Amino acid sequence: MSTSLVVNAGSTSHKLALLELTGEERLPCLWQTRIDWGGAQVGGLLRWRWGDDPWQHDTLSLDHGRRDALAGWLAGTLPTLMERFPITAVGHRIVHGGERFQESQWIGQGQLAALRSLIPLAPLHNKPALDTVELLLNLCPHIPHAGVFDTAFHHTIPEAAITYGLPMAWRQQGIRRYGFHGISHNHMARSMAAATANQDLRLVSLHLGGGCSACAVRGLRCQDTSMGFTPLEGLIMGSRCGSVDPAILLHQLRHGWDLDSLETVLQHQSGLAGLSGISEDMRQVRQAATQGHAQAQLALDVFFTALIRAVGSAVAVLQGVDVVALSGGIGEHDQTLQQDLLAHLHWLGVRPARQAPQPPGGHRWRLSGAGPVEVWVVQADEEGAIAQEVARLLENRPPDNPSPGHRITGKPNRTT
Ligand SMILES: Nc1ncnc2c1ncn2[C@@H]1O[C@H](COP(=O)(O)OP(=O)(O)O)[C@@H](O)[C@H]1O
Ligand SMILES: CC(=O)OP(=O)(O)O
Ligand SMILES: [Mg+2]
Repeated sequence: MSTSLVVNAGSTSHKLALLELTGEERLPCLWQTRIDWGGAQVGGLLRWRWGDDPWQHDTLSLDHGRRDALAGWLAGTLPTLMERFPITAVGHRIVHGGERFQESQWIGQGQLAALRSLIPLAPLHNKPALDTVELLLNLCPHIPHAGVFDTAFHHTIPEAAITYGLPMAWRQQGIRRYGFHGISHNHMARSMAAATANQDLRLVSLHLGGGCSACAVRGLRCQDTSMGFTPLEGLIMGSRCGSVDPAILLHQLRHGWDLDSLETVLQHQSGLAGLSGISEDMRQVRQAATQGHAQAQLALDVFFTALIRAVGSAVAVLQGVDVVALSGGIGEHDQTLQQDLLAHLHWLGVRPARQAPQPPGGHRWRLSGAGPVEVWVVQADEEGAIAQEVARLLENRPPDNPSPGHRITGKPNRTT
């Protein structure tokens, strides 16, 4: 049996899964865990299960911070996991790959410094991801580790769309649009191409989770995206501001704000959290709006306005659209947002569904009626997509410096 342990460090959660590398479109999941860091007062909320067994729940103490909580839990969990299943390789989601890491690759201690230098460009993501890479490199040094990058999918965006209107000297420092959530957008594009049997599909994909981004994809190639040099640009997010006039920062700097306080506001105290004054969690904002909380309602309206602007922009880039697809915690579950979007896109030719969308049974389903432009939900499967990349790496290229005792021979590692 060949397997991949996958780690997806998002801004609000850590998702881990052990997937069997069978070559199927959906890889069998042998074990999975989700840690939600949001409830910091009570601790990290942990859910885990074997295969399709019922979820089990636990809490991680955050007395010594997230990194230590994760380290203690991993040290206790890995031996149990490895007793039951072999781990052939580990795949890590790394959000920012910068100029250097343009595709999935094996990583080890030798790459850590270069990867760590990118932390300031994605502090909410690269930091926890690389902390986990380090922990797992120490806990399983004889297993190959792969980095799978959110930025990789966006390297097909035309130069004009990744270039900011900035002087050459800045652009030569690597300041340009990179784009993120690429693992998810790529998965959505492949999933929708399969669902519609159209390899030249014009897709607007919307990943709406802790972070939110829109992407214009044609024929599986990314043409444009809303996130930029960092995952702060674009749509309104849970706690991130999305696009703002950069002169606002100059204004605040002139009025005594320093770098760290500005970063805290833009990354942690803006978006739904800053607008509503309630929470970065969409469920809580929606609930408050339903109860008449005016700022919560404003947060929802600002979020939605940014979203439809981004859809319009992506449709213009693609010169039309066949499918608008939603994914991520908000995209998959927020039925009010789904219905508002359907209603708003009638001008595009989106038809209402004849009957209420059936409860999601599969991993993708159509929200709109059938027609020239359809709206779909695709369940995010970053873990599955990362495991597929690991399988591809195992098939094509063994790790550069297999550790002593490592059994990779150029074919998927069969440790049983
Ligand atoms: N039923 C729901 N309705 C609305 N929003 C939801 C629902 N379930 C989850 N969400 C939202 O999804 C977001 C988290 O998305 P997710 O993709 O799981 O996180 P991450 O980006 O950390 O991977 C939160 O804002 C959460 O409120
Ligand atoms: C890039 C990004 O914002 O990721 P997430 O939504 O997982 O926080
Ligand atoms: Mg996410």
